[in-house]
Amino acid sequence: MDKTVKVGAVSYLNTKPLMYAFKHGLRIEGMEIVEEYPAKIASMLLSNEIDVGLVPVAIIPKLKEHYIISNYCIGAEQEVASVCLFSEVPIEQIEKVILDYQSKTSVALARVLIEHYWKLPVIFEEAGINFRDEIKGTTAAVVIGDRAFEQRKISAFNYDLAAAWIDFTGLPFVFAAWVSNKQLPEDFILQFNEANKKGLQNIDAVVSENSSPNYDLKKYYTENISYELTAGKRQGLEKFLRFLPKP
Ligand SMILES: C=C(O[C@@H]1C=C(C(=O)O)C=C[C@H]1O)C(=O)O
Repeated sequence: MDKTVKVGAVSYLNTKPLMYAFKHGLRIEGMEIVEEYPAKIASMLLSNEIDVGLVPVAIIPKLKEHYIISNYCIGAEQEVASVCLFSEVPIEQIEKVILDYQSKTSVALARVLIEHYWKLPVIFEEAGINFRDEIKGTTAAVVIGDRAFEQRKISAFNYDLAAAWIDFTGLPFVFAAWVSNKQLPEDFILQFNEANKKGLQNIDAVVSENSSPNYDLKKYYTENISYELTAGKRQGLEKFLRFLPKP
């Protein structure tokens, strides 16, 4: 390959299986990897600092050009466990929802579900860094990723957004997919896909080399997160994108 391919991966536990082969020394010539939280990966792809990223799917409509390059994604066919609306009161009493600054998809999903599924008259607020401390009274928050596992132990109520979407639409959900902002060489895509698959074939090894004090990682990787970008997930993705405001 004649030039580098900059790859942006999500720095959460959910992405470890997809990065396993690279962690264990696999190299694709010219490839460089950065790891960041999802909203940051999104802005890096939009500003062309990276060529491909495991980006929140909610930003796909904002890209001038986009290609979903992989058969693997961060999706769910049932409860996802790490994306929830957390509160101290039952959902119908919530008045304000703070939206995790690390997320692009789940915060958009929360808006869709609150308007069309739960039909709640709440106000939304952008999160500051310590937003989880503000979950009290009738103020709830969407929290994603590894921090959600901790929050599950703290909050009295948690509403799983993947489970709600599936109940609402009958379709699976895709949170993030490997999307490039330009065409990439076919041989890179083939090797990248193979690398993703490697960790999924070695889940026990991925579990043993990571730690999560608040949630069972084997369950997370095999029951909650669903990594294959199936036809059903693509349908769920299309349906979700139709709910988003036009960019
Ligand atoms: C299931 C998750 O999927 C994620 C949620 C994202 C989002 O809300 O923008 C983006 C990437 C994924 O890491 C999670 O982080 O818990």
